[in-house]
Amino acid sequence: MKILTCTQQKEADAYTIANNNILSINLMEKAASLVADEICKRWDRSHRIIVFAGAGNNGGDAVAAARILFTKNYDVEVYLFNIKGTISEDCMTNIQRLQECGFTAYHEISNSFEPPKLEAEDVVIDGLFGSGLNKPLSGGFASVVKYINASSAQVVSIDLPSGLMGEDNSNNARANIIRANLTLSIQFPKLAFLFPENEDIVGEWKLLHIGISPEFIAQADTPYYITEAQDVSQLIRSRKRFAFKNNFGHALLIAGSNGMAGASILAARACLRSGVGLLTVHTPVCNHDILQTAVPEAMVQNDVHEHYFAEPVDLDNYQAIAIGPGIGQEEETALATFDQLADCYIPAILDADAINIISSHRNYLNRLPRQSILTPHIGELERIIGKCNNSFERLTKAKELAAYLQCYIVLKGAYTAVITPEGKFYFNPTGNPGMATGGSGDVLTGIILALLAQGYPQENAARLGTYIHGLAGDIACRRMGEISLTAGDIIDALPEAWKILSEIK
Ligand SMILES: NC(=O)C1=CN([C@@H]2O[C@H](COP(=O)(O)OP(=O)(O)OC[C@H]3O[C@@H](n4cnc5c(N)ncnc54)[C@H](OP(=O)(O)O)[C@@H]3O)[C@@H](O)[C@H]2O)[C@@H](O)CC1
Ligand SMILES: Nc1ncnc2c1ncn2[C@@H]1O[C@H](COP(=O)(O)OP(=O)(O)O)[C@@H](O)[C@H]1O
Ligand SMILES: [K+]
Repeated sequence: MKILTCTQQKEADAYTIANNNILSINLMEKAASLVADEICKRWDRSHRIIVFAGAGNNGGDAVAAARILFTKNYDVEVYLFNIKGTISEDCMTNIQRLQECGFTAYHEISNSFEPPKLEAEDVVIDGLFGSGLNKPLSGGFASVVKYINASSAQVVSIDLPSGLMGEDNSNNARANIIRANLTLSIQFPKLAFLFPENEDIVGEWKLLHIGISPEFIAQADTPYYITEAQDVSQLIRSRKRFAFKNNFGHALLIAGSNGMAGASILAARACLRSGVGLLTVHTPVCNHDILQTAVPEAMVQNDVHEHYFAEPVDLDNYQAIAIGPGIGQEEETALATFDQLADCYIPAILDADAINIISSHRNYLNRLPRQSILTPHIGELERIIGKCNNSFERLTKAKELAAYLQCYIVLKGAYTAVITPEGKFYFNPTGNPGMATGGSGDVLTGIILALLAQGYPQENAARLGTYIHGLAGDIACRRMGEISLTAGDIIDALPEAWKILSEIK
């Protein structure tokens, strides 16, 4: 699914009106009726509905929703802010329609505003500004926003929480943005919804499909996508009747150190549950027995060192390599890592300590094998690119890094982003907060390693791997709950996740 900018969203509305035989006012009616439906589903008539509308089309949506709720016998009150004395045509039509149905609780504000008392049981519809916001809110609008935010009422924002820019909020004042409980986004998700710092602003978000032209969406150019199940299910390769294990690659996992055998075990088990033909784990001597016991399906190759990775491996027999989980950051390990990567001609994934080692030896950065996949979480990424003030800045810098290294960056978190060397962003929708637990990332490394070894191209391996990892996390969460979820539970849910995804056409 494409994520379009607010400017493109306006173009999409205009294109649909011009080419798809629908009047602008009817597109607004569709949006408003979906907003009203959603409110009716969640709140019954015992709740007062207080509508705050702007003079643009976002306000038009809100006024139309007010009429629909009023005709369904909800107790509705409307405050429309007409500060400049200009109301959009469709908004004006809806004000007239509202009055025509005998609605009297309509207040138009042009200067002074006596705000209504807001109670916890009230539902506020925020239709002040949507995709037409062109600068941060200030003055009277900022005061209205603060007033709504200070109340204990439930807030439903139409399209976007008023005051929030769809993409970059670097120069915005958070206090002047509505904090919604529910955001009903018209047709497209907005990039800003995917940023952790906006969680309390956006609340739960849901898309309302108003019938924007599919041709427009197909030709719209964007670097931002949300991966959907069908996008990745069609990447999954079926197995031939006469398949044998060599068809699915031999993966090499360099992982573990003294006290960190668990990282290698988790990555190895996830790799084996993701279709790899053969797996060799290269690990220090001290981890040999535990690995052989915990993962009997894997072959174990001892490093020369008792406690950590110290000697690179000949890659001749392998189709893909993963390096990093639990390897530590000894200087000898760093040197072995660089030696290993210097001659690496097979697809590679670098995780955890391999990334930390690179960030503390920055002169090696541009020697990483091209097309490698790096899987940092925010902290690991910022050790390379520096501290960022917000997610938009972080994504921008991550894109520059991916282009400079000609590598794929899998920036982990909620909505993990797969960032390609060409500057595309694929956000992953699966996964849950239960996965914020030690070892979850090692599981992801094992999954992507398995896919690389089977010959999946890097971009597909990263996108499919992150999707299935989150899906397994969601299945595990249903079984165990967020609190008890462990990385091992994600592995245990992988078989079901692979089965479910393989069956989606
Ligand atoms: N038929 C359609 O097109 C459909 C549209 N739909 C709906 O329309 C919404 C977009 O509507 P919109 O384009 O009218 O913009 P909207 O967000 O209401 O506000 C723009 C007004 O605000 C003003 N303004 C901007 N920033 C400001 C600031 N900081 N402080 C103060 N003022 C500021 C700006 O004035 P300006 O500064 O440009 O003079 C302009 O007049 C979209 O989100 C969706 O809900 C759906 O119903 C589907 C059908
Ligand atoms: N709130 C969340 N929602 C979705 N996925 C999450 C969430 N928190 C963590 N995850 C996922 O769990 C994994 C955690 O990885 P990482 O931080 O490297 O853990 P570790 O280093 O302990 O293995 C990532 O794939 C991340 O996307
Ligand atoms: K809004």
